[in-house]
Amino acid sequence: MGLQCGIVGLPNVGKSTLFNCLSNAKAQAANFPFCTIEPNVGVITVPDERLTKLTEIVNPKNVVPNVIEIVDIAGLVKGASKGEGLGNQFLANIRATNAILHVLRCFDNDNVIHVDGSVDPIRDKEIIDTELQLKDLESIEKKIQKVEKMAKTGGDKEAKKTFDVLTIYKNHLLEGKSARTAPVAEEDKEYIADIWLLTAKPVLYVCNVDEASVNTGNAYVEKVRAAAKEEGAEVLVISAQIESEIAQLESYEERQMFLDDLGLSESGVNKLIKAAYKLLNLATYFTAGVQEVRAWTITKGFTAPQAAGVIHSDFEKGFIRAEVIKYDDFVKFNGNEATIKENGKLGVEGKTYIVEDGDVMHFRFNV
Ligand SMILES: Nc1ncnc2c1ncn2[C@@H]1O[C@H](COP(=O)(O)OP(=O)(O)OP(=O)(O)O)[C@@H](O)[C@H]1O
Repeated sequence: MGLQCGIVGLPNVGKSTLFNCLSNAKAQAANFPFCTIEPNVGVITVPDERLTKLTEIVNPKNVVPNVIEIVDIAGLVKGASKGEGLGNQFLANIRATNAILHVLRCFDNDNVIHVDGSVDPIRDKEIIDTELQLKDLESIEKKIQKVEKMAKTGGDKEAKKTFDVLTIYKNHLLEGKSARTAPVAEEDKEYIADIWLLTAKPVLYVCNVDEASVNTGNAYVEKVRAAAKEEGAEVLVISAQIESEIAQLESYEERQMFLDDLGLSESGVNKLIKAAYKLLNLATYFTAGVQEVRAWTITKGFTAPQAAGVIHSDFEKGFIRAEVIKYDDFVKFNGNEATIKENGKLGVEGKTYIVEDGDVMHFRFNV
């Protein structure tokens, strides 16, 4: 589906370093603002222990994990909404993403220049938020202009409703808040779907800390946590520097030893990819055959035919039924279909079945 998470943040906060660790594509990482001039896209495998387990059980010829795209979006500075720095180009790149990873500098290091002269993640967050909010206000005002006349003069109910919803967003943004926290009912969000508001996208705040703070956090992280709590957003603590050291290690064992030494259960990059996937609000189902064990990405709430359509549109068109085994049952019975059936754990589902995260699916179809 090509779902994208965009990495944003002020220049020199560690975006490219993180992106390099995440992706095989090498972006430039240097202590120099604006070194990421072109947006960089990397396709990244989503780590999933369930896929590993299914692979162990089935021992297939081929394994295909879920992937997401990560885009390293070039540095934003104050005034970007007015075209400063890389301005509008940056904003257009964010518009194309499905979720935002907002990197905040939470490390002290006199050798790494801060564009605003000091380390202050809350100020940095607000600079970026403000630029995005200003751009959103522009989009909202443009749309308000289009519907205002019809909403006020004619008896056009749709126009009136659109105008009212847009006004809620406008007032919320004027208070310096992001669209994602506007008091708008879920079903009314369709009225802004066509303008792709930047601050309506889900966000994860990524605190980039020094090595010593990676387990404990620090005072900067606490401030970010408090701000994120108000927005109902998640925070992830990571050290881009540690991650780049891990990335340089050749073998899995070496990397594991390095993590053990630091008292870390998992690399920050792994955590970040998992968190990014979660942010996209997706679900995963599996197909498990001897040829291939594969993870498939679907939107939560997809019906069985829609889920089949992710594999091939013919599967959706010619859908007859789906055989479903819950992941835990698949593992419990070691993938033995006969035993699974005997124990009543093989569900035969029709067109209205809503696929659940972790379902192991087999589709019957007719073309
Ligand atoms: N956790 C950290 N601790 C110490 N130094 C770090 C940390 N993370 C990144 N750095 C250093 O900060 C500098 C800037 O990092 P990087 O180039 O990744 O920033 P950027 O946000 O991508 O900047 P730009 O938008 O200008 O490309 C690099 O020298 C990098 O090594």
